[in-house]
Amino acid sequence: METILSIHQLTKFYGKNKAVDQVSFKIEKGHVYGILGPNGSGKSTTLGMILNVVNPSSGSFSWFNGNLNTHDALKKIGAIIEHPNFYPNMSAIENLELVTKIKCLTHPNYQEKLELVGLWDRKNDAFKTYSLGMKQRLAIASALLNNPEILILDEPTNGLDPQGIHQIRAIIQKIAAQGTTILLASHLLDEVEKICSHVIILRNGKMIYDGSVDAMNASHGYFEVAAENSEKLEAFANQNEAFETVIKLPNNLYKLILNKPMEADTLNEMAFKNDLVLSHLVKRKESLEESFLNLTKNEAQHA
Ligand SMILES: Nc1ncnc2c1ncn2[C@@H]1O[C@H](COP(=O)(O)OP(=O)(O)OP(=O)(O)O)[C@@H](O)[C@H]1O
Repeated sequence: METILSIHQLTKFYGKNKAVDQVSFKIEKGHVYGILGPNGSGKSTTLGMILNVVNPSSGSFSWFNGNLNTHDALKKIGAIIEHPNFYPNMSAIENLELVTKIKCLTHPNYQEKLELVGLWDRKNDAFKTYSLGMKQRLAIASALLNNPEILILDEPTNGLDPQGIHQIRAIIQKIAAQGTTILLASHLLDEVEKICSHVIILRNGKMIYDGSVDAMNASHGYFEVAAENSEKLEAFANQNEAFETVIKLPNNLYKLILNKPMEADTLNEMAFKNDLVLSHLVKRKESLEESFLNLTKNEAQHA
């Protein structure tokens, strides 16, 4: 596995405000990473630090296994961390030519980049005639001109309509499928779920999760049960080591949270053997959203 970026205990104070608090994670080649968190959680500040536009207060990071200094590393990175900003009276091609000159790029291949973002047909139209979604797509084409190893995007679908959002997400997936590593910041759980394989969750500047999107929702689920003899049911559930937690709900219902896989018919059979007749038995699994809320809630309790 090739490490593209390694961040160690990165911290940023703005005055007394700790915007980023000892954040550490690694970005491995070929994956799509999301930095997920509500507004103000430190996503943009983290991206700013790794792109050398914000000075860290402490901690460190290294690009490409530390084999390159940051100046050379930046040549292998494509990033969009601000609103797309091009010359309004110039066409897409003219704007990309200018970026190529300014950055002294050698193999820009405008057609490939503009086709990828669906703007080749509009290449000669002035930037000022573009919709917000088209402007964002041109920014992506521009960030790809140096054929980067990693593309970094800050809230890439902000302000776009549903169709524009869908187009941008599809383009990001296409770029990832071509082998480019992606790091995107988003406050939208469903965006991260749809596009990313890995997620780093920030809350108040602190990292509260770093792992695969699938593992975030890797719980075994829970049963919702009831029996005429509630006390007996509660005692039975508390004795059973398959249940991590037993929660009493209104109306004599119990929520039995599993710590290992178990099917409903197994539970029913075990209850029956203990002279318990269940009048209600439903197996449920938390949605990703519930897992996310639980994660952030647990962190709030520990804070
Ligand atoms: N230039 C700055 N000067 C002072 N405080 C700042 C500055 N930039 C960010 N902050 C503060 O740092 C904290 C983290 O902000 P940051 O923009 O990194 O979060 P974010 O998760 O990207 O949120 P958003 O999506 O709203 O930008 C916030 O409390 C914010 O007010």
